[in-house]
Amino acid sequence: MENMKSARKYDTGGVGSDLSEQIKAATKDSHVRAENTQLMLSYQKGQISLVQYKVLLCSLYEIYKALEEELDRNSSHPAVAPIYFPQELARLESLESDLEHFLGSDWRRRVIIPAATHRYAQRLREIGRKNPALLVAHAYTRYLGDLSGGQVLGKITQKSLGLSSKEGLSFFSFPGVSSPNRFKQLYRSRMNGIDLTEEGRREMLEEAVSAFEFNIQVFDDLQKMLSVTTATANQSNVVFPTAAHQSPRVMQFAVGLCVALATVGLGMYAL
Ligand code: HEM
Repeated sequence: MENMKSARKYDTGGVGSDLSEQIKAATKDSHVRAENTQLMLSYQKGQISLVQYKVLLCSLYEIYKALEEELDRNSSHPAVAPIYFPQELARLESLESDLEHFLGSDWRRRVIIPAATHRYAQRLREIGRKNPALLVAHAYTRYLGDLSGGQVLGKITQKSLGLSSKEGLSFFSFPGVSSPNRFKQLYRSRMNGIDLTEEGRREMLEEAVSAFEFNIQVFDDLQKMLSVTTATANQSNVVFPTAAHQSPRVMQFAVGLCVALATVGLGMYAL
């Protein structure tokens, strides 16, 4: 029964048997949800701020570090080898240079890793160890996204931040890919050649949906963090009730909240 439910959930009826078509169909709704996160909406309105871009770069750095280390380590795995294109796609070095540009030479000390980003990176490392075939779902979600909507986002970033050169924007540029559309076609045909059991295919589609979910959580988390720190900065006259009126649990919560805000705040202002 459970299997039937799962099969129905990822029933890509009418789409054909190609993994590339099925994965696109299975993640269609998730893509719409990702596009409609606050962060992506700000992007589409051309309202991305420098601080938003810096925290996004920090998260992307952590995500690609995990993704690319796991792809490298599993590069000869039969499912990973066909979609392993480090020359054309690897983003880690670009992210390092963008972070250095915006945060300075001591950027490694200043990178902040929000909780949802950490969870995403942990998932990537876990599947790299336990089920490397599923890295395909994550590589698809990130790299094909970067080669699609990501290209427009690069132009919007440059315009929104008023950057006169491409400096700090190397994440969006793929010098090894002369035609993103042709490259995406090649990537899809490589995905379609991967030998998968029915169970393996179902897991792959599920993992792709969860890859989008991880991204959505990362964006929501960043947005929340930014609004908390903005609110804290704007409310330096917040008055906490005096200790005499507080139960120990309320005090514990208040102290915890202050420490959490201060920690996030310090990390953010360091950016
Ligand atoms: C402002 C936000 C976004 C916009 C405007 C956008 C736009 C687009 C566009 C125009 C395409 C090409 C569709 C096609 O060729 O049929 C695309 C494809 C894609 N996008 Fe996005 N996107 C956004 C965010 C995202 C995010 C956050 C992710 C995942 C993290 C993502 C993942 C993908 C993937 C994997 C594809 C390839 C689909 C396929 O051909 O199989 N996108 N996107």
